Amino acid sequence: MTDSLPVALYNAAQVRELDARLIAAGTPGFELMQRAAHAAWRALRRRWPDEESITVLAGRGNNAGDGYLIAALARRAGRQVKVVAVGDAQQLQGDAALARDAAREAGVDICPWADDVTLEGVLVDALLGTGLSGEVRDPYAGAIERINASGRPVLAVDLPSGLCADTGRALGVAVRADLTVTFIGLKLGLFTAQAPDLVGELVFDDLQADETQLARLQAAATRLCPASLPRLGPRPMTAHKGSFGQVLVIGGDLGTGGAALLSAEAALRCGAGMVSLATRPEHVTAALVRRPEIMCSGVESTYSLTALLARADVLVVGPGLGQASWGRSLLSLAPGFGKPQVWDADALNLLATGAVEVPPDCLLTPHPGEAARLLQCDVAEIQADRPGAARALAERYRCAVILKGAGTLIAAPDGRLALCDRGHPAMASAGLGDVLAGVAAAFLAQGLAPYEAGCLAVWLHAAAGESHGREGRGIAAADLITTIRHLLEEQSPCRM
Ligand SMILES: NC(=O)C1=CN([C@@H]2O[C@H](COP(=O)(O)OP(=O)(O)OC[C@H]3O[C@@H](n4cnc5c(N)ncnc54)[C@H](O)[C@@H]3O)[C@@H](O)[C@H]2O)[C@H](O)CC1
Ligand SMILES: [K+]
Repeated sequence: MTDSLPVALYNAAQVRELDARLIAAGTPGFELMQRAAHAAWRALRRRWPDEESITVLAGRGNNAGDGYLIAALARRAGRQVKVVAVGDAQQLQGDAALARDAAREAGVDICPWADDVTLEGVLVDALLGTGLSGEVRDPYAGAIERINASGRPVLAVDLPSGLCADTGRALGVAVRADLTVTFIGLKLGLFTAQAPDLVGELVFDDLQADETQLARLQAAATRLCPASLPRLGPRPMTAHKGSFGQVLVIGGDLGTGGAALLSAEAALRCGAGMVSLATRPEHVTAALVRRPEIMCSGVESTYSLTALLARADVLVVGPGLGQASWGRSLLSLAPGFGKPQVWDADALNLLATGAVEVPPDCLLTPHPGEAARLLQCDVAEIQADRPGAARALAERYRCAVILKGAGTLIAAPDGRLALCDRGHPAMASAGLGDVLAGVAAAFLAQGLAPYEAGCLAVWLHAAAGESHGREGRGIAAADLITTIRHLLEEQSPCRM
């Protein structure tokens, strides 16, 4: 559970700027390094209280400096400590050189890296931190591979070495840590792309950084948590179903009718005043049996859709829509709708083909594959820089964008970026994207703007999925909707 972590997320350049500002404001860099080492040493003792020996793998920058000071603290506490210097320890400069000398004075054994060096006890990864640039080069790459193959518990200092602080991508190889202790400012790359598989338990220490120094820096992104989430206002007693908008869901071609129904059900359960569903006539009976509250219409052409659109306040188009002529023709009416809308699934795939234009200020909900099609690139490029991809989509389509996947991101055309660090691998299952689209539409219908609706929907959806995933159950979409509803009530109670 990471709800106690700060909300502001920074990139590497910003954290380096924070370091520089703290130093310029009178806190020596070596003092910051000592505080970092104490924070890491506390976390190590808490996590592995009985491990007698510690092996620090140190590079040549200030990340290494942290490692040398951790070694000195451990040695003074009576542990068996060894520093393996990857890269010539004599080449250390500045604070890192002072840290190396402090380790020597504490009686720490410093030995050079060799392919057959023995790695004992808890491994402390002090190879690379925010100074990483480009793919990891040898001998660091070899050292990282040895760490990952060792089967030993690993504490990563500031970042798992090889992990890009800005994007969460492993640059060639990266350390898989059991525990990462990060300092001064949370890095965006600790939460997205490959990071969830590399960071392990995350501990943050601000190194007593001056709040005003932190506040002056525009964070790269906002971490979604109960404290930072948008809220729906309480409902007046005089409320009626018209007060909370009518959502129209368009989708569900033959064979994928359930997708549109799940979106409609999610919109209904998350507070839309009324929900109508435009789908294939073949699906109407089943929809009415399952959810009689949903006004379900069978539509064969755009003609029968016009009246439904006129009555709707919010549109969700795409779940189970397909890309055949039926789906294409229904989608063709969306650009003229003129009110808030969510474009999901096949609406995005048709958008990517140029078959239709999306109006500004919609909410797009691509997974990485759909994002790649929308940006005409490979999925690998999307995952290589998820924050950049989310921003590029928002800018290109002038819409709010939910870029789904581990560490889901929400981007606004005005540059705002939010990250959701909740979720679970079990969420990679059918129907959950349809639910997310419906939940977001419900919040549009209750007055949230696209970016805010996306943030609230993503966090509730991920927190609900996490709770189901942790219980080891496969996640049934309908169960997820119920849990989302309960979390919503906690987050934005209907009545104060
Ligand atoms: N006062 C402070 O700045 C504090 C910093 N903290 C720690 O310092 C690191 C950032 O240190 P920095 O010296 O800027 O960089 P690194 O130690 O991360 O690495 C630089 C080191 O690595 C080599 N290198 C860079 N890229 C590659 C690559 N692709 N392959 C191989 N080698 C590479 C480069 O040549 C340098 O030698 C920060 O993360 C904190 O851990 C303190 O914690 C707080 C005070
Ligand atoms: K590291």
